[in-house]
Amino acid sequence: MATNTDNAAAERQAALDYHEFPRPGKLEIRPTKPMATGRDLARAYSPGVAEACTEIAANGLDAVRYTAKGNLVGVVSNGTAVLGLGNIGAQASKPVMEGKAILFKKFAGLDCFDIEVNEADPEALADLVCRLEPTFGAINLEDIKAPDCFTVERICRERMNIPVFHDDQHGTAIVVAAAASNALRLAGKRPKDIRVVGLGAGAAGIACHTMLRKMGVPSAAITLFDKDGVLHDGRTDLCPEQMAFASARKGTTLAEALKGADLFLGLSGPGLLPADLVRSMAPKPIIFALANPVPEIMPDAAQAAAPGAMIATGRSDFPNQVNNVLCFPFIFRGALDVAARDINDEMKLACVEAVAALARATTSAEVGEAYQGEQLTFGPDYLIPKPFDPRLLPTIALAVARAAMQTGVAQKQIDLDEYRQSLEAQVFKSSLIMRRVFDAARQKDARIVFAEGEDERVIRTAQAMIEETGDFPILVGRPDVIQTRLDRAGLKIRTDQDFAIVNPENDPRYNDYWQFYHHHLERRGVTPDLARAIMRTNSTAIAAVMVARGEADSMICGTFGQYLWHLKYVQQVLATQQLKPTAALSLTILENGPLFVADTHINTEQTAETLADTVISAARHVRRFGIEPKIALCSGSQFGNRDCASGRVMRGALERLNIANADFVYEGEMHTDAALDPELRNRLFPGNRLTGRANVLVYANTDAAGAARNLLKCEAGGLEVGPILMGMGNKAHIVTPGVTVRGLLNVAALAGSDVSSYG
Ligand SMILES: NC(=O)C1=CN([C@@H]2O[C@H](COP(=O)(O)OP(=O)(O)OC[C@H]3O[C@@H](n4cnc5c(N)ncnc54)[C@H](OP(=O)(O)O)[C@@H]3O)[C@@H](O)[C@H]2O)C=CC1
Ligand SMILES: CC(=O)C(=O)O
Ligand SMILES: [Mg+2]
Repeated sequence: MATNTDNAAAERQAALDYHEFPRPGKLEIRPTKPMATGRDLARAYSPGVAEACTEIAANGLDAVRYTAKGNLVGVVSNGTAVLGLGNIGAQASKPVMEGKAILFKKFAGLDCFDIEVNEADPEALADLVCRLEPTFGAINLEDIKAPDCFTVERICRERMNIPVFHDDQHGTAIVVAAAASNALRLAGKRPKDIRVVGLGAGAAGIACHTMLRKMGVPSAAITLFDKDGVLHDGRTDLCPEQMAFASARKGTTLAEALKGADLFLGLSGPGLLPADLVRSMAPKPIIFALANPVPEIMPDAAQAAAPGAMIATGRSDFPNQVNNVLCFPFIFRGALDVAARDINDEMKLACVEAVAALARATTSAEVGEAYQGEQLTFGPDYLIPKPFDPRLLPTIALAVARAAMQTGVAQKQIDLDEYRQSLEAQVFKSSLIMRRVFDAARQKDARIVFAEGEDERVIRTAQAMIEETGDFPILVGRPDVIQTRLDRAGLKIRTDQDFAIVNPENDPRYNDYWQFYHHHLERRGVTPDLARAIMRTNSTAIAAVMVARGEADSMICGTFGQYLWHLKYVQQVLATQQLKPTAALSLTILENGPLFVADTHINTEQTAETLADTVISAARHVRRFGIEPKIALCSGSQFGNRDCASGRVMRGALERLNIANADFVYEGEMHTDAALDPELRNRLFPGNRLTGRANVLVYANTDAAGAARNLLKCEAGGLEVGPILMGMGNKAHIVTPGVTVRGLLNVAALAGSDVSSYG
């Protein structure tokens, strides 16, 4: 069994590897316009670029029209208070700022430059930031120590005409306020009746306590500490913002203050709250230990000291992650979309209420309907939403944009209904769509057998799967080979405890397996000798037998070899009257949103009947991702203009779907460009039933579908999920040799989620 020290060392190395490989850092810059021809060059740069410059020179607001400014945030730090690591300098803060940049992008589609500045003087730093206004739509100040951060933010807000938001202050305060109001609601306490003790009176601490006061906590009920002890009015080292909290008696100790206190708010440093002090707090206290990366007290220690406590940390590996990531991507999104000049108090309060209400709104009924697989319901372990909650973007950005328009800081008025719809659509443009599947996988303890258990990608997937879905991997392979590869990869999972092995060369179940296989196939030419040989050598057949015998819930194979070879054994062992492979569906997650392609592998040449079945299965599977299918039947023929084989098959399938009254949108036959380009399609056939871009492309043979899939995967920078084997009740999936660990993990998550929602 791996020790805690081993695990910590492996985790540390994994974090460093994440930053170093395959290329250093977490970001790159990509062009959004073509740059392929001399004409592109002439437009993008001299002479064409001058036209855009001239327009902006004449009208400054045109900068958001002709440049990326309107979607660009500057994350600025001088590295003086980096997480809880202290003043480690601007350069060492760069990983945090790059991290924020990718969160802005992934969660809210905002572009971001991280700017680390060697400037300790707050006024000089503010001056520098102000001079960056031409570049950015908004500024996120980050990890600048108190009290300097107050000066920098004040000067920037006064002088700049774009939103400036110090996230450690206001982002943290918003999330703390949301979590605290929900915790108080559960505890049946009112803000005006509670007593609060704060450790850390820096940027985050002062902003959070200011927000608690706005919620109704009396000033006198807040006792605040920093490194030099309690804040009291005899201290001469405090800035005005800290002085506003200096109401305690000189000499008050943390132990004295905590006696009977209802809420502890830690925004200081690691391990600073001793467990014995927690024991003296009011019954079932609220403990927010938010120092990063190590909290003031670990949740298990706090829970042991005060059973029934409601506990939050800033980390993602415990319940209740109170972290400003729940706020900053979305508040900036809302502010930029209405070209707000500022992020004012009303926008911040709208954000508090939106975050808090999201956690409260998650009732069991809604879980089943809209957030399949989510078991999180409002309670002590779910005070605030999770960062990957797809509702955050539409809900918070909308609330912020509305508040900006209502309070007159918005320079642009927008239709809020249309805005909500566009935000919802954005969520599904990213790999966040897989989150839903992972959440569903986490609800079910599935055993998944990997036929090629010796493959290093599979071994790495097993480790990732244990961490991400909690499912149990079974690897078919030789134990010594698997162990050597585990060691080589530095992975710590252990046989029997974390995963199981089936050794084809020597397994006690061998007799049971070959006899099962023989009985199952004795009338299809499989003799006992052949069954013995197959159960010794064919890992796909072994995995299928395990699923058939109920020893595994699902199997994954195909990391090498031919798809149809694997399919033969899957089908032989697992197909029944009800279960038969209908088609293979590939999902590629692209910049423009998800795109599904079928049938990439099963029906080499479709008939009208198999094609109609493929379309119906595809629609069912696409809905499982929370996406409404818009299916295009793609052919060389277009709305009956060519009498070719694929056109005839498509038209036949269309007729069958019409007769079956299919409850989803489908149309055909058409070229692939017409499927993806609504304008072109509407010119060709104005009465067609599709609206917008089709999200499922179905072809008449596997050559065409396979080619479309491979082009998307290789040339369009898409992340593939699948292929998903449809029709087999989620009992088997066959990947292809190019699969990556991330791809395998995605398929494992699909395989490990509830079969009843999957056919
Ligand atoms: N979960 C979240 O979303 C967020 C968490 N944080 C965390 O909060 C902490 C503070 O960040 P920030 O406010 O930006 O930093 P600052 O440097 O502005 O403030 C740090 C505060 O903690 C106090 N402090 C440090 N060590 C001790 C100690 N041993 N005993 C008592 N007080 C101490 C400092 O006191 P003094 O002034 O005397 O040095 C200061 O008041 C960090 O750990 C950070 O990671 C911050 C933002 C968001
Ligand atoms: C989360 C964050 O901003 C911090 O710890 O500084
Ligand atoms: Mg920070």
